[in-house]
Amino acid sequence: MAVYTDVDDEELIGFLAGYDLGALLSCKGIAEGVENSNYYLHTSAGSFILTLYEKRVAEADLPFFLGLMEHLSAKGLGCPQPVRDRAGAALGRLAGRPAAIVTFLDGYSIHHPEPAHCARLGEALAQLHLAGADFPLRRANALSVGGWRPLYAPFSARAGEVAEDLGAIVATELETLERDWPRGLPEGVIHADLFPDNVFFLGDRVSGLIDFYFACVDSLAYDLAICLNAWCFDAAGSYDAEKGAALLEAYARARPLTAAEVEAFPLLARGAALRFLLTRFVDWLNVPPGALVRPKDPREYLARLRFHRTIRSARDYGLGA
Ligand SMILES: Nc1ncnc2c1ncn2[C@@H]1O[C@H](COP(=O)(O)OP(=O)(O)O)[C@@H](O)[C@H]1O
Ligand SMILES: N[C@@H](CCOP(=O)(O)O)C(=O)O
Repeated sequence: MAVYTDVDDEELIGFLAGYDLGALLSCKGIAEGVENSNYYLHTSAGSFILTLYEKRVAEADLPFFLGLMEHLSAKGLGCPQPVRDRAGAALGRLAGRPAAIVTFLDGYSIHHPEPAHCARLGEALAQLHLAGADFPLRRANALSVGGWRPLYAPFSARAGEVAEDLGAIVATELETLERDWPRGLPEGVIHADLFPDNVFFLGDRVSGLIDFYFACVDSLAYDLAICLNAWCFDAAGSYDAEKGAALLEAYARARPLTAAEVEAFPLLARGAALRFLLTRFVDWLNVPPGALVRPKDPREYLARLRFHRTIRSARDYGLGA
């Protein structure tokens, strides 16, 4: 996370007075992350995370995100549990922003995942998809194919500031993906941002998943394609087939892929790379002055996109062989 909104001590104490969380012991801003303002919160009742929701999170979507975390926790999945205030509300207001407190999860994220971590991730992602199957709320994916052009268009003239050929590649990709985007695949709740920083490990097991603020209902295989992009490339931007196979095989053992999902996978992977390239590109150009945030490099996803453009079939990723 990051910190865009500062919280005044008195306001925080007033906010906490609505909860059964005892006395405030400390509250520190978290530099990691991009989307929201987050704080480590310690009270006499324990450790929590305080989140103030920022620009890309629509207030109307918060019941979906908070309800989903409650649903998944109740099914035994390791994820933060929203803390309800004395009136039973999981969502409040602090420093002029919608705000929530969730439970703190033990574990650490793996910066350089090995194939074994990718396999554990594949299992965890399939478990999330299975556990989300009966979640009753719906939220469309605002950052699916229809959202990419409106996100990019206002900044397209500045594409050359990031890479000489960025503008040409994005124009071609938007055209291709808007025309050929796979439809009718099995759908359900997806995390949509399950990057290594959002998966906690304890030893060699996954201890929890965090950051559900892009979660939505979309093609399940698209979530897998996002994970392939985020976990299975090395620092130089080359695809690691061993990690890819570990992820895909572990996922498919827990939730077998349909023939249509396998066939669609190359386009889904390409779309996932474009989605993160575009959000990173826009964030790169628009760092709010004074914000505690490290914008992520869009060029990492340009490299992935270049790779996906060379792929001819799902077999090239190790699928459907
Ligand atoms: N429930 C939690 N338990 C422990 N640490 C957490 C929890 N939620 C967030 N964090 C910490 O905050 C950081 C940023 O959280 P994240 O949800 O990824 O932010 P953002 O939505 O802004 O990207 C994480 O990398 C992690 O260190
Ligand atoms: N995962 C996205 C950025 C969103 O940040 P997160 O900390 O919420 O994962 C990216 O890497 O572009």
